[in-house]
Amino acid sequence: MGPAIILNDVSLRYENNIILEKVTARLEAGLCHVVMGPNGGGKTSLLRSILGLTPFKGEIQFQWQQSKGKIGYVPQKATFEPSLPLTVLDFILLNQSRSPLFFNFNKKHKVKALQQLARLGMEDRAMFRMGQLSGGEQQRVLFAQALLDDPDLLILDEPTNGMDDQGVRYFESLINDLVKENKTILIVHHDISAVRRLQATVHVVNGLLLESGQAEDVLQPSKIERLFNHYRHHSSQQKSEVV
Ligand SMILES: Nc1ncnc2c1ncn2[C@@H]1O[C@H](COP(=O)(O)OP(=O)(O)OP(=O)(O)O)[C@@H](O)[C@H]1O
Repeated sequence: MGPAIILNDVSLRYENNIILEKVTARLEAGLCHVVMGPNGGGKTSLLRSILGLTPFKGEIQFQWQQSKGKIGYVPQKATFEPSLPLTVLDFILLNQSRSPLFFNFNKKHKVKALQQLARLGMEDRAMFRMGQLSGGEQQRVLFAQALLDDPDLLILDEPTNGMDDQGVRYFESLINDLVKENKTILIVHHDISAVRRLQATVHVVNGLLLESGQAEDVLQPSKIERLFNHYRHHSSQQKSEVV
């Protein structure tokens, strides 16, 4: 079972630029949560804060249901040099290098890696070099790699960027399966129709947390313009209040 994530007055700024202001939310365990909002609204910064990759002010807690579980993360962009002699399978197995079994026996890992690639329709690309894949195919491989350790919490930053319809279908069906397994999923996503299909809890962020709720409530046509074109105003007084 994935954890609940509790955000308490989370604020973040880069030098004088206020990115997040006093974001307070409870992301319930075992659900799919989607962070949406305009470009530059602080979505990636929020994910990076949750992952402990960016310093912030305030508190972020994971409430695991039993013992602390595993976290998988797929960042927004990855570029692979076409000449890099790293196959898709090598890349997936890099994840396993932390394991003491790595040098001992890797057939089991290979089988597992191929199974994850198959979940994304990418098993026939296993021996391609990473740099030979299209952007959407690379995204699919990154997702397969994140699944390899069977994470309880999966954090994905714009995972369907550049994916074709087939890739998106694999992705959406996998997310549904993972939610059925009570994993907690946290996704930054831009595509309103795709998010409606995910049946997620949506959190709209533009510096502030503007709204949280079920996709069908938050993404009503009458609300979308207000939420996504929300004017972002930071007075000098507000600046002095954070971080
Ligand atoms: N390391 C950094 N140093 C300085 N400014 C940064 C840094 N990282 C992000 N920013 C700025 O913080 C703001 C929020 O960035 P962030 O990537 O969190 O937004 P986002 O909502 O994910 O945007 P997008 O939808 O475009 O991906 C942007 O204006 C960005 O330029």
